[in-house]
Amino acid sequence: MTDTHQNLSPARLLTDMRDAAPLVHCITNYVAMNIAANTLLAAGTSPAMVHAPEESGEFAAIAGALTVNIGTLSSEWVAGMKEAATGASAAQKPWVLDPVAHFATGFRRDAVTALLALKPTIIRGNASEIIALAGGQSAGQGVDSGDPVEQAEEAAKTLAQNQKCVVAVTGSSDFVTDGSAAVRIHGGSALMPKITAMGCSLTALVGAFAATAPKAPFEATIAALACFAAAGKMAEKTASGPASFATAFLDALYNLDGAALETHAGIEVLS
Ligand SMILES: Nc1ncnc2c1ncn2[C@@H]1O[C@H](COP(=O)(O)OP(=O)(O)O)[C@@H](O)[C@H]1O
Ligand SMILES: Cc1ncsc1CCOP(=O)(O)O
Ligand SMILES: [Mg+2]
Repeated sequence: MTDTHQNLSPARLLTDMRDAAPLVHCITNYVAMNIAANTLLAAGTSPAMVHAPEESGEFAAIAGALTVNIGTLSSEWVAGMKEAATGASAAQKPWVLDPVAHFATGFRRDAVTALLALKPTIIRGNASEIIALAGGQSAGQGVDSGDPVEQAEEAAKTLAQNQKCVVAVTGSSDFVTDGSAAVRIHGGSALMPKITAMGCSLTALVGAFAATAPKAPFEATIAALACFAAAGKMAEKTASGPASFATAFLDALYNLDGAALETHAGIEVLS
């Protein structure tokens, strides 16, 4: 980060996010609902899981940001997602798309095509999801990635340019681009993909930072990913497996401060 961007540094945005504690409207899957809500609470913000089409558009307008995750879809949920994305856009609130396993079935492909047309501010996915979203051939199997992040970097840039949005690809290291600027984020733990819904929870946290800095979605995304990178690294120190890691991770997120972010999350500016 340059000096002029100091007020958008991950440490500063973390403080701002906790001070503002924005309401984050999450439409996420059945698997992720609990861990994603606990992740946002531990980080210092306020989640609400609201997916009914009768209310999701109205709710999106009063929240600071919306996150939409297609992990466990039904026709009714898709209707709720479209209402919410439309409501968020009309109220000029940022919204984040997590295209879980969108390449797996026609139903998912159609849903994600409709959601892309509603112009997400940020897309966050694993490497296989981002490669496929840009039109490439991915090796993904269901919700888990089969591709390295490096292989998705060009796809992410193309997608960001075509969609005019920020794209984050996550994995053993993360890549974030707005189509021109790009950074890699280093940290985290190999235990993170051993716990379900870590990516979904990260998407929810991206929403919290987007609500904090709605005019700076690139920096907001970096801040959220840096928090996960740092908390993952810290949690690994005491964990003996996925279960203890999950507990330690929430505690690390809760106790995270600017100094720990500096020490444990590496941000490599590429362009
Ligand atoms: N091998 C790994 N080493 C370090 N961090 C990882 C690893 N795999 C995933 N992560 C981290 O786990 C979080 C979820 O990412 P990912 O597993 O790519 O998402 P998803 O669960 O949607 O597939 C991100 O913060 C990412 O950086
Ligand atoms: C296992 C599973 N099945 C449908 S959604 C879901 C959770 C996926 O979570 P993540 O994308 O964070 O790994
Ligand atoms: Mg995922």
